[in-house]
Amino acid sequence: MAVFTEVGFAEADALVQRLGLGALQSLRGIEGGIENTNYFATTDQGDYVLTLFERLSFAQLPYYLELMRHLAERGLPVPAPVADPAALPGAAAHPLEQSASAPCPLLHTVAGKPAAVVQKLSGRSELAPTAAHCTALGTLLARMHLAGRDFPRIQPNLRGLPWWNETVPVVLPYLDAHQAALLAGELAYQNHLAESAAYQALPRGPVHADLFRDNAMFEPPRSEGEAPQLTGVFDFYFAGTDTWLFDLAVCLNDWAIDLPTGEPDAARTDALLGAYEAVRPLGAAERALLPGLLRAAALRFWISRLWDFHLPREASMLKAHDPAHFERVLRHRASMPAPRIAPAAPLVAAEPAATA
Ligand SMILES: Nc1ncnc2c1ncn2[C@@H]1O[C@H](COP(=O)(O)OP(=O)(O)O)[C@@H](O)[C@H]1O
Ligand SMILES: N[C@@H](CCOP(=O)(O)O)C(=O)O
Repeated sequence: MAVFTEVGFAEADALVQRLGLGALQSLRGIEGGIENTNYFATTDQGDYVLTLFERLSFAQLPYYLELMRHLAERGLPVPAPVADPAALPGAAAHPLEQSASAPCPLLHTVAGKPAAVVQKLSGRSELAPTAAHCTALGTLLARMHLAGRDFPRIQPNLRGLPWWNETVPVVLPYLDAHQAALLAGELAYQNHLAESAAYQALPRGPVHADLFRDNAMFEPPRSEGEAPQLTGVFDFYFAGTDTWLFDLAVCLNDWAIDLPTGEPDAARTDALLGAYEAVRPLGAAERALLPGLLRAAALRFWISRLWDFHLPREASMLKAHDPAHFERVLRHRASMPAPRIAPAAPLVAAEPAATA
């Protein structure tokens, strides 16, 4: 769990009352997560999650909170952030109709930090998913991609290629020569891939970008033979505008990987991919670039885990994730045949030489 900032009962109570959620009955720091401070807040009206954002700014947060609201409004099982009625502008019917610079009613302040309150999902995370769980996740992921097409805000994935280029030199000194060669070589490959015309033409939109098995909740099947019920997905705070294929690769690298070895699991891969494609079939270019994006997704989490592990932040409850896992996943992914990458066409055709 992570609690980086302690929240007093009285301050949390004042917030939930202001949001019209009733009186606070209990406030409990959550074990799980590594990025933000999270509490379960139970009021006389229901169960909620209070998140204090430790790195994201007031300016960056409306993208994530409004994305969650957008998806929830389209019937996806995503917890809707609770708006402050006092911050809702009288005339504007909907926060998405406000200008990007208007205050966001879904964003609050607690202990001086940006904060949000979302509904608590029922169920629990399935940390040993079967093909049936992967099927449910694949279907939901494709539906989320399609439902995000009309989301009006654009914000880059803040843990994308520029962040990898910035962070790799910071973590390299902690690695042995063998690891450093893998990390630097993969980063060079990903820079090359990102410059290609095929990569630049990939379909994109708002993506979750961290939809691991611990960011989804399931209820067990009600009867034998029934599929597990995916009750929702949460933790959109690494989301951003990026390729749908990267999001799919992040999911495959967690849901369809054997944790002890880092090897892909064929049955779970087929289930996740098959369910995704039943809703949104991949294009030919996406199919060709999937191996490269699986490497990208492994690299992304190897870098962030190295960074969190070797440069930890102060927290009263924090359990860093194991970086070696994604080193193993990357080695497996990089041992597969790599896609051929054609360089990007110049954006502007060269001017013909002037004639005298
Ligand atoms: N909406 C929610 N419903 C139920 N549990 C949640 C919800 N949001 C967070 N949690 C719980 O809090 C834990 C940490 O949340 P998470 O968003 O992963 O943290 P972080 O922001 O640090 O990544 C989760 O593992 C889960 O148990
Ligand atoms: N899913 C990432 C890091 C973010 O973890 P979370 O528990 O805060 O969602 C990883 O496993 O490295």
